[in-house]
Amino acid sequence: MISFDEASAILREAAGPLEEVRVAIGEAAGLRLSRSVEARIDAPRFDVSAMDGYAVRDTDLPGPLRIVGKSYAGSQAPAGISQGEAVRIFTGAPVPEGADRVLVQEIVETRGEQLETVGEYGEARHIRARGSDFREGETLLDAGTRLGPRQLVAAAAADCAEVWAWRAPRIAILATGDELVAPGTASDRPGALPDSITPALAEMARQYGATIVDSAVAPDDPDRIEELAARLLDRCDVLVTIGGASVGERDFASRSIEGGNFRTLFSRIAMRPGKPVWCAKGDGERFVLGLPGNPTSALVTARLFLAPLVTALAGGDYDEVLGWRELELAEDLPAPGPREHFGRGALSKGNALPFANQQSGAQALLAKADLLLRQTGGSGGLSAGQAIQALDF
Ligand SMILES: Nc1nc2c(c(=O)[nH]1)N[C@H]1C(S)=C(S)[C@@H](COP(=O)(O)OP(=O)(O)OC[C@H]3O[C@@H](n4cnc5c(N)ncnc54)[C@H](O)[C@@H]3O)O[C@H]1N2
Ligand code: MOO
Repeated sequence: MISFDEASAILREAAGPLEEVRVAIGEAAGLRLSRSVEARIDAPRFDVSAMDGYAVRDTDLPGPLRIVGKSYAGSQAPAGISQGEAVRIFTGAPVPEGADRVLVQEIVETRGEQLETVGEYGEARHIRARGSDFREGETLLDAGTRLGPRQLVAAAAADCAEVWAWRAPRIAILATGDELVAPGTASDRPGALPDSITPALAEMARQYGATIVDSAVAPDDPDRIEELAARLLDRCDVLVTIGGASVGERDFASRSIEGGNFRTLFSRIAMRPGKPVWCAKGDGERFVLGLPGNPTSALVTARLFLAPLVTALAGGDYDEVLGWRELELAEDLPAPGPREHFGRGALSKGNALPFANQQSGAQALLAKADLLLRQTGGSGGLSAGQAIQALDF
């Protein structure tokens, strides 16, 4: 068995970004930029008003002034103003030449073309200068940036119809086990078990930048597993299998898929949970990641291997999603045993609270497990107040 760090190093080395694609901005959410985004225009494009009111010359105040025109957002720049003149102006509208202040409409009174100030106008000039947000040619987003809602604002404001990005990895999920049925159909079938892992893996993969193309449940029949795996592999970059990873008589998944054009990267790791996890790489950047069937084992190994694999294929840094940090233990933690332990716990008042139940088949408790808590295999127990390596789960 190899260590978790050795397995991670192998997968990190094997996984790089997929192809670069040109994507319409409306389709680019969640992708990572393969090239930076440069502004094609200034923002603002000219000096604009930050308020609804009147554009004036500061030296003419307090007035009275004569209103000589109007300026709306999207309209052509109005004619310039001279001494004693003002222009009715709205937020985002171009400021006329000569004006250097906007009076908010709340502090003026108008009668026909006549304007008088009736309140304090203070320090703020309420003018956003041309290019004060960004300049044409300026880099607004660096290559590698993932496009979330805030980054999409910058990309669209740069006046880009399309961006260059790394293609999202396509993931397919194959759960294996005669006992598995769709959630909602187990209660009246003796021995049946809801497939509780597929929806969770799909969501996790999505969160890290993947597209889910398909999923299937296979019985413990090697021919069926092989057939379904081949069908799914035709359409995806990463096939994630669930179950059938250990040594049980019916644990066919690993044996069915490992042949063919796939080369095993690792199989069996000295970690708990997750000992049976395995990974193979095929031609053309295709991966099969075999996760154990115990639900907690599956989710822990997905967080530790699938999340960074998806991130790396999507153009990110493999280690970026493995941000271990030191937390203080809220309670004592027993010794982990010989394998490296990735225990579950919750964040409690800024500290790590380890769970007493560390069964790898647990499902209910996963809903409360914010943290993975890492202990080196063979190390001793830890006391409340001592430091522990923690990862957001
Ligand atoms: N003799 C040994 N037995 C086991 C070993 C071992 O080394 N020697 N390893 C144990 C470890 S560690 C794990 S983890 C489990 C995982 O084994 P498999 O990956 O082969 O998983 P299965 O046997 O198919 O299933 C285990 C368990 O999980 C349930 N399961 C499976 N898929 C799902 C799903 N999609 N949704 C919900 N539950 C699922 C399945 O019904 C079983 O109860 O093996 C140990 N055994
Ligand atoms: O390693 Mo298994 O994943 O403990 O339960």
